Amino acid sequence: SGIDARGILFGSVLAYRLRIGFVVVRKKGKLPGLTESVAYNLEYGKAEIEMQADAVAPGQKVVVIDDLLATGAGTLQATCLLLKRLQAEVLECLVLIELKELKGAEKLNSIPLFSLLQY
Ligand SMILES: O=P(O)(O)OC[C@H]1O[C@H](OP(=O)(O)OP(=O)(O)O)[C@H](O)[C@@H]1O
Ligand SMILES: Nc1ncnc2[nH]cnc12
Repeated sequence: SGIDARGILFGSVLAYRLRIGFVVVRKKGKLPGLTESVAYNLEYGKAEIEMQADAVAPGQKVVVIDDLLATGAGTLQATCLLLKRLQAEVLECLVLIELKELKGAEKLNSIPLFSLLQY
């Protein structure tokens, strides 16, 4: 699953290469039908992300991808909570860039994080 907005860009390419399914995690108010959402704090305010309730099947294994991990408290943690509510199994989080100083990886509650670049 890829996170709005830039996580969708990288996640869709990766899923296509791996020939696996892909679902989107979007900012609130952009998805039709029955949805589940989680509110979270950003560095610069509040936001809410949302998924369609039937996007993942119970027990389905999911890898979460985004462009950048900053606070982690944040976007990635809210996404993992959302996927858990939908009863998916979050295997790992991937980001292109990890801002080490903000210690975002520690907030993922033992979900492994892989980052291409640490800065
Ligand atoms: O680790 P965090 O503190 O949660 O911050 C990281 C998030 O912030 C940025 O997205 P933003 O919400 O600015 O939106 P965008 O992707 O639509 O630009 C970035 O793309 C991550 O998703
Ligand atoms: N600290 C940061 N630097 C760059 N992009 C960001 N997006 C969210 N937090 C950020």
